[in-house]
Amino acid sequence: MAATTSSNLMVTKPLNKSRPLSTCSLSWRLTLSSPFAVFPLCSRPRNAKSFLVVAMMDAKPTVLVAEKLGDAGIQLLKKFANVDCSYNLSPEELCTKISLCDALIVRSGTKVTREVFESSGGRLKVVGRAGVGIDNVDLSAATEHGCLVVNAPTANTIAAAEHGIALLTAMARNIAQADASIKAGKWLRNKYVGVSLVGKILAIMGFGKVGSEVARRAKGLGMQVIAHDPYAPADRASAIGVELVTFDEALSIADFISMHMPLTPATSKMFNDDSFSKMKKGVRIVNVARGGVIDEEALIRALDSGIVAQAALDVFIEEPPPSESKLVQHENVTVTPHLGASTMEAQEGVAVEVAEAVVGALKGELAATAVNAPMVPAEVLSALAPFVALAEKLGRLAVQLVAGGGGVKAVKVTYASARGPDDLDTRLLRAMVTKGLIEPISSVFVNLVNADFTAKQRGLRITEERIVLDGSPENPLEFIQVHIANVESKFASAIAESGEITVEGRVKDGKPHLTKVGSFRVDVSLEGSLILCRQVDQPGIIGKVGSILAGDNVNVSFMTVGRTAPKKQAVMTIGVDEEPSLEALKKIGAIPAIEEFVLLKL
Ligand SMILES: NC(=O)c1ccc[n+]([C@@H]2O[C@H](COP(=O)([O-])OP(=O)(O)OC[C@H]3O[C@@H](n4cnc5c(N)ncnc54)[C@H](O)[C@@H]3O)[C@@H](O)[C@H]2O)c1
Ligand SMILES: O=C(O)[C@H](O)COP(=O)(O)O
Repeated sequence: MAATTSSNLMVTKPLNKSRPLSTCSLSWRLTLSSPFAVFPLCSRPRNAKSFLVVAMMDAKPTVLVAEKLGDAGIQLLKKFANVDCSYNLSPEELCTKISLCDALIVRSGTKVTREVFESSGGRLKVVGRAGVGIDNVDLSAATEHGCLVVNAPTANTIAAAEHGIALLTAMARNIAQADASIKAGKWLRNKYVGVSLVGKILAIMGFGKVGSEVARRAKGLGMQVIAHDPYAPADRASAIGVELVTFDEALSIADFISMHMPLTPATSKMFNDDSFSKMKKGVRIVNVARGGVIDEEALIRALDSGIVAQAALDVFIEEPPPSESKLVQHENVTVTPHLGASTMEAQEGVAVEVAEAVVGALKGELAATAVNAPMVPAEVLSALAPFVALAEKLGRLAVQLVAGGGGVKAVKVTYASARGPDDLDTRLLRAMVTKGLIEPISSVFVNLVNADFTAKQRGLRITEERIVLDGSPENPLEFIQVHIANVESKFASAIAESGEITVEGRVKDGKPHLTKVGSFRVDVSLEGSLILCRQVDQPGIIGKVGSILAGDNVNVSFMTVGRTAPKKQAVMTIGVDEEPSLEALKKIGAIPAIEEFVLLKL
């Protein structure tokens, strides 16, 4: 990562070489009204300038709703955005439309592939999944494109659990088959003798939101419930009288098995020939999770061999399944067309849940239901807000101090806090430092979603260090330092004794301040632009610089001097509201006592 000279202005006096002075580059940014406007959760379009024009002509973002969404959600979206409800789009049509959309809302029926993100040309800021499962969204591609993915994780839990119980009971009593037969003019009382649930062992595979609600209900039916979930806390299970067991144990003792885990590479086809062979003969299977967790061919074999007596399936590897599907047509299989979340109540609930998350994300707020970004609780966010701004500005300053050539490869961020290490979530701060480091020297737009990915892609290693301070942990942080190793600096005084470019900042009166540059203590509010000068400490310098800037009509917001000792070297920091002209900067550089200086844009 090579620093360019276009983002700042620098003169190094000891070399006494006249270097070309370049003007600062403009940074394009969509300014939003939220306190996190400094960190909008959007990716910058490649042609950011033209986007800005579009944004000014039509301030409302556009949300594409690609699958049926509850009306309450649509109404909520319409208050904030232009809403395009286009259902049943082909993959090609979706890719074409997406370049005109800021947000996309889907259910499980739309595949949001890498091509979709690539086709968006950087405009797509958020994908909202009106439901839980996000296996139809390419999360890696979303993250790489800086696109936030949010879901609606809670509103359909009960609906899915109720559907699981409905399938369980319907299967045990052959409801679907008996219904079909009677409608076909038959009266088969002996054929459809069922099995009782009371006293039977039900294994819940995946003891999350839906799994635990199914467990509660099954206990009400008098079943003995066990569960397998490598990540579920045992106390949550024991609180509702459920024993957590191993995968093999669950398979070997269960009379009924109900799937409730997400579809991931680890759970894909986890119910296969091997696992069916470990099951109790005559076991009954319910799946309202995802078709892909079962190897469907293996299930057909297990049904045919009698290992599995019955299966009730709401979900399939391919949806809709082919009409000739042997599994769907199997007489011991009951099927529904992915109806788990399809109640009036759940659909209104997910619609509102996802619409709120999408609108919030478009406003630049951090979403509580983010799937590919850290979820930072609201109270933590408000406490960290001033440090969020500080972190970005320190990154921005530090990278502008790098002399071009070698590139920035290793950055260390130090957090000094009286809080215990577990009580300080630094992911947001690290992302902001990364944003500050990368944006001034590239065309990439960095946000919380893509910060770590972007840093890694650019070969930038960011490590973090904690200094645990004594004292009251009331403030989340005392100071933040950003250190860049193995680089030269345009402002030699920014190199600390460690040999690294070092800048330190604190929050004072709610505002970010720069408090150290290299080994020099300074104290300036981080706003506008900043001139750093190293000089031999002597009377009159402040006045000379001040009058040059005044002559250039540049308003000085502050001036401080940090020195090693009287009459020795000092670093003067000058905050300026306007950018000085090249002539003014040249005049400052020509003051004999000034050894080096740099203009930094915040
Ligand atoms: N059919 C429908 O319409 C419908 C509706 C809602 C949810 N779902 C699906 O149900 C599933 C569960 O949803 P949820 O809201 O309860 O999610 P959740 O995240 O609350 O629960 C999933 C649980 O699965 C566990 N898990 C992960 N890997 C596992 C593994 N290898 N073995 C066992 N457990 C594992 C997790 O620890 C977690 O506790 C998801 O697949 C979701 O997409 C389907
Ligand atoms: O994961 C989910 O939330 C369910 O499978 C519901 O999917 P749907 O929104 O397509 O009904």
